[in-house]
Amino acid sequence: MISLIKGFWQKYFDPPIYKILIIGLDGAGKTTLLNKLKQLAKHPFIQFDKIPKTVGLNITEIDYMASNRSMNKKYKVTYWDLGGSQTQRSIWKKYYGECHGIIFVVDGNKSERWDEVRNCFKYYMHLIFW
Ligand SMILES: Nc1nc2c(ncn2[C@@H]2O[C@H](COP(=O)(O)OP(=O)(O)OP(=O)(O)O)[C@@H](O)[C@H]2O)c(=O)[nH]1
Ligand SMILES: [Mg+2]
Repeated sequence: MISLIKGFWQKYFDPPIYKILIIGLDGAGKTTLLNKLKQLAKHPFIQFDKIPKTVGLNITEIDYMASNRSMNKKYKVTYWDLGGSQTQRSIWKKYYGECHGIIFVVDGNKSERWDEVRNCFKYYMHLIFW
C-alpha cells in the first residue's frame, strides 16, 4: 500500500525526469558539453582543460525550471555521457530503450574524421530502429 501511495505521489507531484544520452566519437567534446551544462546550471564542474577521457559513463542530473506565461514547472534531466572510443561504442545501444533523447556530438574541426562520424552515426542510429 505504501509503495502504491509513493508511486502515485511520484507520478503526480514529483518533477518529471527526462533521460538524455550523449554519444559521439572519442574526443568529440561530449564530456566538455556536459561540463558546460553543469556550469550553466551552477553545479560543480571541473576545469575545462582537466577533463579526462571517459571510460564507461558519466551520469549527471540537473534540475531545470520550464517557464512560460502561464506556469512554472520543474523538471529534471539525467544525462548519460558515454565513452566514445571504438571499443566502448557497443554499449551505447543498451541505453537507447530507456532514454528520451540523444545528443550526437561532432567535432566540426576534425574534417579528417568526418567519414568515421558518418559511418558511426549511420550504424548506431540504425540500431535504434532495428
Ligand atoms: N577548442 C575546443 N576544444 C574542445 C571543445 N570541446 C572539447 N574540446 C577538447 O577536446 C578534447 C576532448 O574532449 P572531451 O569532452 O573529453 O571528449 P569526449 O567526446 O568526452 O571524449 P571521450 O570521453 O574519449 O569519448 C579535450 O581536450 C577538450 O578540451 C570545443 O568546443 N573547443
Ligand atoms: Mg568523455
